[in-house]
Amino acid sequence: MARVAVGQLTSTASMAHNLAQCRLLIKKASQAGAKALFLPEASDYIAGSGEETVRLVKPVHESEFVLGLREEARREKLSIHVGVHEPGFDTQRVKNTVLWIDDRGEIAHRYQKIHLFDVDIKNGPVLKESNSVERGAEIVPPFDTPVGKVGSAICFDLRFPEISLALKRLGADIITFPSAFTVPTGRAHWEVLLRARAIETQCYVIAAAQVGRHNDKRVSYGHSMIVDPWGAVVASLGATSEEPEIATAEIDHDLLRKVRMEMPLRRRMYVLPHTRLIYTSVLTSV
Ligand SMILES: O=C(O)CNC(=O)[C@H](CS)NC(=O)CCC(=O)C(=O)O
Repeated sequence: MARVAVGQLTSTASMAHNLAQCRLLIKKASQAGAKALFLPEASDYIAGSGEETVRLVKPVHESEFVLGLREEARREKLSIHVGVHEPGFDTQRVKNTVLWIDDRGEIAHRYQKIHLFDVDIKNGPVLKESNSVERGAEIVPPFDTPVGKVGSAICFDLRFPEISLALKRLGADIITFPSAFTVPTGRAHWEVLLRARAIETQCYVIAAAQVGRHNDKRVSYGHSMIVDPWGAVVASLGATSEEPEIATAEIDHDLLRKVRMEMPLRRRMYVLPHTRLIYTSVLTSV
């Protein structure tokens, strides 16, 4: 058993403000006995426009936000998984990444968001993330941590189950979706997608989310949660928060083994009677 925490906050365009909020979350996670804290997408800042997003970006070694989290991780002996922006290949765009900061304060792993949120929904959100964000191209193999093997995906990646299935095939115990979901899409899809990813991969799903009003244009859905490999929501937060909040859960490796043994989902054969062809699951080719 290893305890983990999800943290929920409202990031603004001020990195100093956001760092202060995250320091509070770190203190709470540490006091709750968590070994790792999972923070939302774009915890370092949420800007009012794509141009501002690009203007605010700093490399990790110059970012007071990342340097501050590294110092806290070392001091509290707590691992931190956190969504940030990093400079892109050119100056037009940034990377939307998630970092694993280990309990010595070192950046041990990073994943760059593959699926960018380009939507134009009538009476709903109109966002074109690819204007200011460079697309990632690699699924990062799950890495060992004190709480289990962690496979990272970010926010809109949640809607592309192939990533989660690939991470599961590569050995993940935990799949993460640090997010900043919009309110209308969150209300319609957030919980059902997270639970589906947990059920089909038989992994824990940890989804730390931005909540509330960031600026005059953006509001996030909140409802951070942890789902167990049977699909039960074992920790959750609400839609608003006066101050940054955490929720905790135990990662139970016996439960992971039990669920996977009782209902094996790997290497199944599919017989399509009308074609008389036998396909192995697409998952075996990942
Ligand atoms: O802009 C930043 O700095 C941080 N990034 C985000 O907030 C991203 C891109 S706009 N949000 C999402 O992907 C929401 C997905 C979503 O809401 C859905 O899939 O329904």
